[in-house]
Amino acid sequence: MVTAKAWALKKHFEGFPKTSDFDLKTIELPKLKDGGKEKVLLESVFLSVDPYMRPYSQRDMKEGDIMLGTQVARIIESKNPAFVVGAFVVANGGWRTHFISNGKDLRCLPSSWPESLPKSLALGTVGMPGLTAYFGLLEVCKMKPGETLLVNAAAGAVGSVVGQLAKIGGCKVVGCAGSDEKVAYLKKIGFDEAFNYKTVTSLEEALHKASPNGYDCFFDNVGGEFASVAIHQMRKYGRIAVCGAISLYNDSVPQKGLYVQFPMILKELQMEGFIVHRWSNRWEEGQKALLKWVLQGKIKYHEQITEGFENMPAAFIGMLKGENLGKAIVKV
Ligand SMILES: NC(=O)C1=CN([C@@H]2O[C@H](COP(=O)(O)OP(=O)(O)OC[C@H]3O[C@@H](n4cnc5c(N)ncnc54)[C@H](OP(=O)(O)O)[C@@H]3O)[C@@H](O)[C@H]2O)C=CC1
Ligand SMILES: CCCCC/C=C\CC(=O)/C=C/C=C/C=C/[C@@H](O)CCCC(=O)O
Repeated sequence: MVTAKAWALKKHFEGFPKTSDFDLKTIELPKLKDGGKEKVLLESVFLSVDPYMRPYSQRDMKEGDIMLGTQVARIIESKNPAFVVGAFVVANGGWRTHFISNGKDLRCLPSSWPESLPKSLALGTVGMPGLTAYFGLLEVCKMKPGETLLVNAAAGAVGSVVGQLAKIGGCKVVGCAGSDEKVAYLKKIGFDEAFNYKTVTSLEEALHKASPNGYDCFFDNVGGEFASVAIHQMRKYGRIAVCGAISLYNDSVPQKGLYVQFPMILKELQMEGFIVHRWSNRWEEGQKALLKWVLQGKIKYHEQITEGFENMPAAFIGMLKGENLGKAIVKV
């Protein structure tokens, strides 16, 4: 008999999540032999904390449910010939140390994954966030060599890959992040210009200084006030990929913003929201490309690793507050 630990949503978040909104539970898992032929027992090794968990928990969960989320997990028992004991997969098991799956929602790591590469990257640079950067840039921004791209939350899981992919694609890249340490990191990994949006006296001026001729592409992870300012610095026929709006996720009362119509019309902009799952049928292609660039050293990565499953809520809250450099991960 295996006893799993799991984090439940005790109380729907009001404003910023608090540790008291979560409940740590223990769950006795049934024996695999009682569960049918294709069952697999898994043990989480790395868990992901992501911004989407904040709005999606509000939309999709009820109080008492186990927090939604993904992990890199090891198969520790298997009745399923497709999954051998000892193999590592990306799973949709929620915030749990152990769980049982029928194998349908498990994704094996690419067979070319080298032993030397941390498997946690399958939740970050070579996982869902990296793929968000890849498809958002190629399919939504449609970036071209010689263009100038702006990305915010630039030192995070998605943003850091966006900037580096845009450099690989021959663009000039400007990134904004919320600390001087993050700005230094962006310069180290090849961003042409970077600034701390929290300390500049005027965001408008800082954006203008970083690229006096404006921006062809804007990969927006933040939304709200930032996006309202940035849209006015787009160039004619610019493209805006609306990837996320983290500046709005913790609002109890919806913010009122500026209207976008004038710059949209006058500059003939394209603005398109997207969810990475639109390209689910091409994830293998994206993952293969990202893995190749990581192994060639063309994409650098950083992970903010929090030790201990008991610290899941703290890691999640810390990420929403901007405490992470690169991908926020919890190591069990
Ligand atoms: N559309 C899609 O399919 C997907 C969308 N996303 C979205 O991409 C964005 C980035 O996600 P991800 O890379 O995983 O997360 P990050 O690793 O970038 O972590 C979140 C970061 O957001 C920044 N942030 C938090 N609050 C604010 C604020 N009020 N204003 C500006 N920045 C803020 C912080 O960085 P800083 O210190 O710089 O403020 C923080 O580190 C999110 O909006 C997310 O929802 C992610 C995956 C898929
Ligand atoms: C309800 C309002 C929503 C506003 C926009 C919020 C968030 C955008 C965003 O961040 C979306 C992310 C979606 C991620 C989904 C991930 C999972 O399906 C896990 C997949 C992981 C994997 O298989 O590797």
